[in-house]
Amino acid sequence: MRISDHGADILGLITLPHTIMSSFPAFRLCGRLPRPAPILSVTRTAPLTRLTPLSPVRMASNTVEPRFAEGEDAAQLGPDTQTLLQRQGWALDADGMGVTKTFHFKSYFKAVSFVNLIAAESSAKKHHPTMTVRIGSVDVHWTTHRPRGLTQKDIAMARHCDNGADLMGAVDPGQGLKCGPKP
Ligand SMILES: C[C@H](O)[C@H](O)[C@H]1CNC2=NC(N)=NC(=O)C2=N1
Repeated sequence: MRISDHGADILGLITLPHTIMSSFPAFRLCGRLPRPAPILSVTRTAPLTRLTPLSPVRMASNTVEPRFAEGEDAAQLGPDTQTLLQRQGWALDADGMGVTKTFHFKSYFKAVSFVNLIAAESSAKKHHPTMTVRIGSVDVHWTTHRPRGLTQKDIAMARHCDNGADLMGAVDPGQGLKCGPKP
């Protein structure tokens, strides 16, 4: 193995199967070794005055309802959001303006490779998540800052995460790599 190959392997990039590379246009655009994308995005918080209404909308069951950004087609976004929430394991965040999900992996490299996959698409679409990487899992949060609220972009990127996680071999929570000695 050449040193350069080894270096790329360490990044978890050239070990990606062809199916993954061809499913993600951003990777094809960038070639075999995409420019490293930031793992964590900086979340800019809009001034509180932009949040209308100020308090989260809650249903009788105490579940937060989705709060779509101004200009979004709620009739179209509503069902798409419900599909993510009810069938894909996503949850609304505390104020209902974002969606969040934790993906589990059997290795740290797979978790980091998943992050790179999402980061590449984020750069291409100019829409960036907040991601927290752990040894065998990645927390992903999508929201739109301007206009503030949930948008079609968040839903599309959440779907992209689900597809990427499938391709990367995401596992059930109990099967993910955990830190520390085995029980
Ligand atoms: C100018 C630039 O495209 C915008 O600031 C983008 C950047 N990335 C973003 N990412 C997310 N998640 N929400 C946004 O509103 C957003 N805005």
